[in-house]
Order: sequence, then structure tokens, then C-alpha cells
Amino acid sequence: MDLNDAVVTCAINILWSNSVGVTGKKIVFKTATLRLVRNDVRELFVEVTGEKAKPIKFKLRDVMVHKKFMSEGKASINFKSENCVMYLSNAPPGILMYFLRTIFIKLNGGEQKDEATTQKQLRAHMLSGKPSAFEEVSPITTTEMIMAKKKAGLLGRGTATTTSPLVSQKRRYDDISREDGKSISQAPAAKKLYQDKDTATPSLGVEEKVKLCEEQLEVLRACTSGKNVFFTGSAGTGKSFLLRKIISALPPDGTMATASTGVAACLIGGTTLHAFAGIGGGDYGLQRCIELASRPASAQIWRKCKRLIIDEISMVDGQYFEKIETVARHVRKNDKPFGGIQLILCGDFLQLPPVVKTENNSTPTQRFCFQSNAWEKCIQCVFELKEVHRQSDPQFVKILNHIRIGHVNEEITKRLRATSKQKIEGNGILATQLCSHTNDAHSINESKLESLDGEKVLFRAEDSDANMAKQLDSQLQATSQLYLKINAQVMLLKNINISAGLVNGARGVVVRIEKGVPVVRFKNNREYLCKHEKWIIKTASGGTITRRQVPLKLAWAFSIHKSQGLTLDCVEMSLSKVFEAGQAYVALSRAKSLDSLRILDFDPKQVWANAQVLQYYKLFRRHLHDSTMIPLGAKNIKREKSNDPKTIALAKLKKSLMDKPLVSIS
Ligand SMILES: Nc1ncnc2c1ncn2[C@@H]1O[C@H](COP(=O)(O)OP(=O)(O)OP(=O)(O)O)[C@@H](O)[C@H]1O
Ligand SMILES: [Mg+2]
Repeated sequence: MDLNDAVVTCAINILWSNSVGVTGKKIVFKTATLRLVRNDVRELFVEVTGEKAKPIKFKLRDVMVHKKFMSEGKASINFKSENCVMYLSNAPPGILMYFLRTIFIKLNGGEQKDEATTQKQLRAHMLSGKPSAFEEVSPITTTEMIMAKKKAGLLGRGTATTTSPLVSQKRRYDDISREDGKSISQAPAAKKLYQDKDTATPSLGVEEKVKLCEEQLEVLRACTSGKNVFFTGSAGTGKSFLLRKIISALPPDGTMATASTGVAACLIGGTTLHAFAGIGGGDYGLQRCIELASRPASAQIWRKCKRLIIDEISMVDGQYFEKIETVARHVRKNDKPFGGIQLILCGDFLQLPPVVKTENNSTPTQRFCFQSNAWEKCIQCVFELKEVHRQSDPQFVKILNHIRIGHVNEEITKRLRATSKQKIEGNGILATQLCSHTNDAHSINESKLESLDGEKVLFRAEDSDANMAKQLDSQLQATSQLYLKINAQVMLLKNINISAGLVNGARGVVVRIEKGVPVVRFKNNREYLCKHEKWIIKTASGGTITRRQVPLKLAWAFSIHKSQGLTLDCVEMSLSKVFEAGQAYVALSRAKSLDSLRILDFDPKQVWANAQVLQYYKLFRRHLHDSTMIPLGAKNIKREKSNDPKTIALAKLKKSLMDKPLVSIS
């Protein structure tokens, strides 16, 4: 992360006890800053600076760190020789992890002096009469990192990773102290700090090594500085990935991570916006919505919320957004936009629009969030991510950028039609069919599973609260009951090991059942024993519910709506029944490359973009060039009478967007 790895701001309680363990002095800081500093003789200290308090320093010698709840922003540091424990809470989990890692590496990654030498130097310094000076530790160097890893038994003598017996040893506390200048084994601590696979905050997981690019860092900075931010970008520019990093850089108390759909919410470790808001599906009148949100449980959630994060904002209905903005002001008794809650919104309006309920067979009036007055009032900063990370082939990226704005020419048609006959299957793994309608996908999976020989095996999920099974089913891709057979086509639902290709969305086939769990052969020929994984869902009230299940889902077919936000390995689609603007773009942009994609019946007519969205983006880009601090919203957007992509106005608009493509094409 771009932030200082030697500093963390959080709530801190410091407790001293006497030699028989009776608690004595206690200091409580609601907010304080911890800094790693060194003195003149390079001894390490943690410096605590609270509000209106003088800094206090604690020598980092003979310490134990308890970090089991690091992903919830909690940890403790036990200064054993001082009989003092420091409890940290409400720390941004990602920042806390880097802070603890810096302690670990600084303690173990340098050439260490023994105690006698240090004492000698200290005496000399005191005699010199110079005032003591402390300075912040320098950034971690590669040498320090390698040395620390070696000492922890995470690196062998060569470069290969070793499996030290201590690595698998389960310990409640991780002793990272050095005694007598020698390192004791810190393998579990190190393993956790380098390879944590916790899911409550996915950014602390296996993605930790993937670094944000410069444009993503700029958005992160705006979010951590408290601004109301909307960031957009085409499919695969890393919006959800960045959101996970943003969530882990914010204090957990009052940070509500939500998304318009369950699948998207799960990808950022959050809940659905509807579950958070507590006003039902948004069909009630405003007065009723305020009443619903004012019920004690709902009102408490609204009052506690300091930062509201919404992914896949394109699928949030504009009227609903307007309603929750008013509800927020009423329930929080605060007249500021959104009742003073910081908003972090992200999505791509050129992907799927809100699902609109048709009343009395009338034509649905789609209202996007950006068309609401609330949007204009609330959004302070807008950003557009341009670097595509999902696809690396520049030709495919270029095609997708054209499709995104509903533009198809002969060259694109020819290239996409050429995929219709290509063989994308391999290793017994069939392509996943993307269907425009959910029911089609469901029945394909059912019938394909039935048609396989052999017994069906049931894998039941274990939920922390059996009464919440329905909510978990609606939010997670891992179902409460999963039926599999040998040769079933499946998709992995977790990032297990990025470098080994075992990532969320990886396609495979069940080859056998071993030790009661399925073994899957993936497209890259790797076999993996899919043991139970844990999903943690944050409830709107701040609690958590967990599900343990085999991380697989049947993958003969998915609906395009359920695939929004995903990266898929090997996909086939028929787009003849698409019914939404952006639907073909969402389907096509799930693929990583043209070689892993087969379009059966490509026709340019299947591709169109919503005219109002195009106009919004045109305006958006103009503002983006002037300044990023602008109100953007409905007032500035002239409504198109027709959605027909063939209108002259639209053609002109597309042309202007093509002259300056929304995403730079290399
Ligand atoms: N800075 C980065 N470096 C390397 N890979 C990245 C980076 N940012 C994102 N990625 C990877 O790119 C892929 C797409 O990211 P992500 O799903 O977040 O995109 P998105 O913008 O949310 O797409 P969509 O609009 O389809 O939801 C993921 O595999 C992610 O890990
Ligand atoms: Mg996404």
C-alpha cells in the first residue's frame, strides 16, 4: 500500500500489571497514532501519541504479538519485561497488517547487535551529553525482508520455500521477540503476516502481494482522506479489487461495505445495499421508508455508519438512491448530504442497468443513480480507471472498449464471429455457457448433472446460524447444498493460490472424491483437493455470519446477470436473447482472452449502450479534464427521448466518444 507501513492510527488501551498479574495503571485512547521509531543506538520503539497527550515510548524487546483478529482491525502487543499490554482496536486492517509486518521484519531482518554492545553504545551516548533523538524507521529493504523470512523458516537456504515443521504448528500467540540477540522461531507469526488467507477482509488475503497501480492509488488516497468518491472504469480495470484495498485501509467501525447484488457484495466481503438500508425493496413511499429505517435496529445501523461503500452502483435504482439519501438525513438527524455519511461508490454504468419492475405493462423508465438529485448533492470526487487488468491482449481490450459504448464495425464483427468455431475446451473442461436468462442457466446445470453416470454426492454447508441459511444463499455463490458427481463441470469460488491459477472463477472438472471432499482438475492441469472454505458475511448490524462449504459451483452455465463482476476462464455464449443495454458487453468482458471465448451467433444488433449513460459519460469525461472536484448529475444531462441506438444524436455521440475513447487504447 502507498501508506506509511510504520504508522497506524486506531483505538488503544494500555494496561500495566504488577509481578503477580494484578492490573494497575491503565490508559485509554479513543484515537491514537502508533509509530515505529529508533533511538540513537538503533533500538526499536513503539511511540504512542494520543489526543492532547505527550508521546509515550515502549521498547520493542521481548514482545509478543497477538494478531488472530488482525482482519477485524484488532491486535495486542505484550511488552513482557514491562508487564504491559497494548490492545489495539478499530485499526484499518490492511494498515495494521503492514504495521505488524514492519515490526516483525525490523526486529528480525537486520544484523543484530547483542545487548552488551547496545548498552556500551548507550552509555557512550549519554556521556557525550547530546540530547536523545528518535527517528521513524526507514522503509523495509529487500535484504531485511529476505533475512526475516529466513529466520522465520519461510525461506530455505536457497530460494525455495521450505515447510518448516513450525509453520504448521498452531499457536495462540506469536512470539516475535529476540532474546539474547538471537532469533527464536517466528514461523506462525510470519506465515500469517505474509500469507494470511482470511476472508473477512479479502484484501488481507492472497491478493496482498498484488500492488495497486498509480491511478488506483490516487482513488485510495481520496477515499482515505474522507472525500465522497465515485470511481468508474471499464470491466476489469480493478474497481472491485481496489474497493477491497480501500475497505482494508479504513477503520472497521462505521465502515459499511455493500453492493447492489449478492455476488458483488460477496466479492468485497460485504452485504447487499438492500440488507443494509432496511427499507425493503424500495417500493414503499418515502414516509414509510423513513418509518421502517427508524425502527431501533435499523436506526442504530444508520447512526453507526460513517462510511458507506457501494459496488456495482450501475444496478442501483436512481429512485432508491434518492430515498436512502433522504432516509439517512432523517434517521441521523443530520441535514448534510446523506446525513454526513462518507460515500464511496463504484461501478460502470455501461454494464448492467438497474432491474426495473414493469408496472401495468407500461414502458419501464430506467433511472440511474447519476440521474438523481442526491447524486449531484453527494459526489465530490470522480475518477476513471483506465488500465485494464483482466485482459492483457490489446486487440481484445480495444474490441471490448468499442462494444462497451455500443459500437461495432465490420472488423470487430469479423473477429468475434471467428470465435464461433474455435476449440476452447481442454483437459476435459467444457466452456461455461453464459445465458441471458437465469432460469436457462439453472436448468442446463441440473440436466447436465443428471445426465452424468454415477452417484450424486451431497456437500452440505455448515452455517454459524442455521436460521440465516436463506440470507447466505442469496448472498453467496457457495450454496447450502451442493450436489456433485465425478466429471461435473465446476468453478472455483475462492482465491486459493493466485500464482498457481487457483483463483475465483477458475474452471475445472471433478475427477474423484477423496477424504470426503472433491478433487478437481483445473484448466491448467493442476489437481486440487477442494477442502471446506469459510465465507464471512458482515450483517448490517455489524455482526458476522459464517458458512463453511466446498468452494465450488456447477459451471456448465451461468446467467449474465450473475456473472457481473466475475473473471471467467473459458466461456461460450449465444447473445441472441440479450434484452438489456450493456448485457452483451458484460458477457464478453468476463473472458480473459479471445482464445478462451466462443460466441455462437454474434450479430452487431446484440450490442447497444444506453443513450443517457453515454451522455453522462461524455459529460463526465469533460469534467474530468477540467477538474475532479465537480458536482455531476441529472441537471447537466439532457434526457434522450429514445433509446434507439440508431438515432442520429446517438451516432454523433458515439463518434465523439470514439474520437476520445472512454478508455485509452494502446
Ligand atoms: N493493480 C492490479 N495489478 C494486477 N492485477 C490487478 C490489479 N487490479 C486488479 N487486478 C486484477 O484484475 C482482475 C479484474 O479486477 P476486478 O474484478 O476488480 O475488476 P472490475 O473493474 O471490478 O471489473 P468488473 O467491472 O467486471 O466488475 C482481477 O483478477 C484483479 O485481481
Ligand atoms: Mg467489479
